[in-house]
Amino acid sequence: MAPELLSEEEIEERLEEIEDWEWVDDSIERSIEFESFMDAIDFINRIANHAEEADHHPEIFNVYNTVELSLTTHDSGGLTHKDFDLAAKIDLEV
Ligand SMILES: C[C@H](O)[C@H](O)[C@H]1CNC2=NC(N)=NC(=O)C2=N1
Repeated sequence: MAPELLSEEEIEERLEEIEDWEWVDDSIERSIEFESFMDAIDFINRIANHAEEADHHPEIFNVYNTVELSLTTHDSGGLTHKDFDLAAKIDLEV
């Protein structure tokens, strides 16, 4: 079953835990710049493991040493706890 959508209030509350993420429409986004392309790719590989574990997959956009991430819960049509739980795990890998 798809997880429940969070209310605007719940979203605001959970955004406080992940300050580097921005709420954009039905998703949360974060952009990160690394020292090198390989650092960016290593980071993507680390977060891929978290994504598989959670069965929740971010949109990942990489150009050279930058990685842009976007999280939403497609099955629910917006933001759920799954997005914020994964964002918090991703932050530990930066
Ligand atoms: C069947 C499978 O569990 C679902 O399709 C999962 C996979 N990964 C997913 N990732 C994201 N970001 N949103 C989803 O709704 C989603 N659903």
